[in-house]
Formats: sequence, C-alpha cells, structure tokens
Amino acid sequence: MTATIIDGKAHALALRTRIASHVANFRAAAGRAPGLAVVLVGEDPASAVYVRNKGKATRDAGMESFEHRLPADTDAATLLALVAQLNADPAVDGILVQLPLPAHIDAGAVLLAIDPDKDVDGFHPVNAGRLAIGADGFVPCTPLGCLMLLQDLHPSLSGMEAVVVGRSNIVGKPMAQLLLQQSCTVTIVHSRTRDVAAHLRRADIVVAAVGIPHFIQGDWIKPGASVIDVGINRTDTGLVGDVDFAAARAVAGAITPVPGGVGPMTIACLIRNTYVSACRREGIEAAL
Ligand SMILES: Nc1nc(=O)c2c([nH]1)NC[C@@H]1CN(c3ccc(C(=O)N[C@@H](CCC(=O)O)C(=O)O)cc3)C=[N+]21
Repeated sequence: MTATIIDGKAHALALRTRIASHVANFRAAAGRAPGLAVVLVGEDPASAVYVRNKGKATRDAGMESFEHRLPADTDAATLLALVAQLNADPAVDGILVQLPLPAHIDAGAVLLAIDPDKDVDGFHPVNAGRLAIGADGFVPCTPLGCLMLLQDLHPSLSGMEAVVVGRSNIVGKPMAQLLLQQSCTVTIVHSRTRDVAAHLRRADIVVAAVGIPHFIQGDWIKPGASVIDVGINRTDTGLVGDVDFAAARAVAGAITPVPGGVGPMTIACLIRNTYVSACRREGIEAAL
C-alpha cells in the first residue's frame, strides 16, 4: 500500500479562496475590511519569513494587515503598550504576537495581555479554557488546520483511535481537545511515555508534533492510518517533519508531506479566525 499524499497547499488555497469571497460580503455589510495586526520582535530570519507570508495571505484575502516590527532589545513595557493600543483599535480584529519572543520578555505575560476576543492565535488562557469546555472562542491555527485535513479524509472521526505525539500548549494539547470533541479516543504520548511505538501501532490517526526530525518510524504506523506531520525541522538535508516520511508512506493510508502539508493550513486558519473575529465584533453571522 502506498499512502495518499495529502496536499495541504491545495487545501489551504481552497480555504483562503473561500474566506476571501466571504470577506467581500463582510466588507459590503460592515463598510470596512477585517484587520489583522502582526507583531514581530527581533530579526529571527525564519520568523521574518512567516510574518511576510502572513501579511501577504491577509491582503490576498481582502483584509488589512497591520505589521509592527520592533527591535530585539524592545522592553516588555513597550510591547505591552503596543498590545494595549491594538486591543483598543477598532480596525484591528485579530492580534498575533509572533513567537518565540526574545528571552528577556515574559511571553506568557504578553499573551495574557491580548484581548481574548482578538486572540486569533487562540493562545490566551481564556481561549484554552473555552476550547476545553467546548465554548466558542478561538482555536489555535495549527491544530485547527490538522483537524480540517482529517475531516476531509474522514467525514466522521467518531470512535477512531487518535494518538497525539507531543503535549505543547500550542499544538499537542489543543489538538487532543479537538479530537476529543470529535469523539475520538485520544491518547497523548510524550517524552516520558514508556512505549511510544506500542501506542502508535493502535492509532487510526497520528498527529506528530514533537519537533524531532524523523522521530516516528514507519513500522510504528498502523496499516492504513492517517498521519498528520506538524514537524517543521530545518536539517542539513532541508526541511523535514517528525515522521520518517518515506517509510511511513509505504504503510499509512494518507500522510501529509513537509513542506506542503500542515504549514500552509496554519496560515489559512489564521485568515479564517480573523474573518470570524471580524464577524463577531460586527454582529454579522460568519459564513464558513
Ligand atoms: N504567534 C504565533 N503564531 C503562529 O502561528 C506561529 C508563531 N507564532 N511562531 C512560529 C510558528 C510557525 N508557524 C508556521 C506557519 C506556517 C508555516 C508554513 O507555511 N510552512 C511551509 C514551508 C515554510 C518554509 O519553507 O519554511 C510548509 O510547511 O509548507 C510554517 C510554520 C506559525 N507559527
């Protein structure tokens, strides 16, 4: 068996195109465009590329992009003042502070300062809580994108065995919450799990988000499983995921590549969340 390669780029483009048409209607109804503010502190080259891509995707969708670039030595008070200004700005529907922040800034304090109703990253503790209890809020873009890819493969996820590899606040934990909401049986495995392979061999769905290149071996995958690789690891041989793609591909039913899998969906979901935020703030029903 050779797995279907999930074309994340095509899915992302379709989602962005759909949102762009909804944005056109929003603009006609609200008399303004949805706005996304992106804040970048410092000059990390990878972060600069992401921020540029987000700005382009925002404009392509017919939204306004407000980009704030601050020097690496910016102090916390200055960044918090900018966040407060964006919270108060009626033209701003979404606020994204690019992570990682320089070490001298307490990232948790900055995320806490963002208005939860403009937190299109879904990183604020209020949104983590809303997700945990199934209330409306914002779901982090990467796990949301993974869920959309899985739902395209499996119209019902109910009863499926899902294993999430990794327990971060931005991917692993919210991914597990989303899969639980879809009535999967969810297991989270992590660095202290005794036998990761044994758990994976039972999984109909694998979401890999550990940040270790090629960590997941082909013979850990159940035949026919759906494998979503969130890893973006820069190595000597280029960008690779957390899954040994060549080996897993021979066993899985469907698998995302890196690049061209989850990454583009993350940006498309950011555009989606910003549109949803703008609709909520204007009292317009979001078309999705
Ligand atoms: N506040 C915040 N929100 C984020 O959502 C956020 C962040 N900080 N910090 C960094 C990570 C990383 N991230 C990615 C987005 C798109 C791709 C993406 O489109 N990747 C392409 C390839 C990109 C490349 O070639 O480097 C792909 O996988 O095909 C990757 C990674 C968002 N992040």
